[in-house]
Amino acid sequence: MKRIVVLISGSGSNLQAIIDACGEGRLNGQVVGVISNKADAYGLTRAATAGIATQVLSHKGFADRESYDAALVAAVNDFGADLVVLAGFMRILTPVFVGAFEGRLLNIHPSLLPKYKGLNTHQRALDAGDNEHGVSVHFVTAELDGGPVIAQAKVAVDSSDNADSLAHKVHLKEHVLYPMVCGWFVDGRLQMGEGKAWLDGQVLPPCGYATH
Ligand SMILES: Nc1nc2c(c(=O)[nH]1)N[C@@H](CN(C=O)c1ccc(C(=O)N[C@@H](CCC(=O)O)C(=O)O)cc1)CN2
Ligand SMILES: NCC(=O)N[C@@H]1O[C@H](COP(=O)([O-])[O-])[C@@H](O)[C@H]1O
Repeated sequence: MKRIVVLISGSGSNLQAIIDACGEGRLNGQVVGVISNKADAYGLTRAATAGIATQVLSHKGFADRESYDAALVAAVNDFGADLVVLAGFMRILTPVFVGAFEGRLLNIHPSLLPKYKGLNTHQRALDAGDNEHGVSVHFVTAELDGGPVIAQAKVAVDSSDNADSLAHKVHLKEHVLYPMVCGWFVDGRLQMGEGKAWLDGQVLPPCGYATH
């Protein structure tokens, strides 16, 4: 059973979706550890309720990003991770961390990459007047939100939408997409190579695998 370590900073609804998928046999992995940089992350409660080991590693106690990332690498390795999943983890990672896990390090990002890298994506899509928005799952590289896209899902933007309603629509897609992509990895179907994402031996297009 592949060992999954999930990094969070907040609510952990994507963590919960992955925990549920493992528990229901839809994902052939086991979440063996959850690490948060925020002590008040509700995702820690979700993990504890599921009987999963948790650790809080605040970035505030470190002199710089690199020393924090070195401690985070050690914490992840202590859990013996096969796959490292960023699920609302809100710290930019340095090559110290990325270099340790690249190729088995995933992130979920609330936009249709390459649009809206960074933060505040829902409001940016609204401000731009976009009629569609969505979510991307990608391999993590040193370039922020620039790693090879694996899969995307779209949502319609309605005139009545605000950032919160858009976030809710995106969350619903995330909770299906992320467990699916994690399952591809643990089943050995998904790799990163030559700076691209590969599924079943075929390179994925820049926008990844499109789901509905
Ligand atoms: N090297 C990489 N690190 C991270 C990636 C990545 O692709 N490459 N993805 C992000 C996740 N993310 C968007 O999906 C993201 C997270 C955090 C930030 C950011 O600006 N963080 C600030 C702090 C913000 C806060 O504490 O609220 C910071 O680190 O100074 C941007 C994008 C995870 N890391
Ligand atoms: N830039 C990273 C980022 O914004 N990630 C986003 O944070 C949310 C975490 O929700 P959750 O804690 O309920 O899973 C998710 O919507 C995820 O796409």
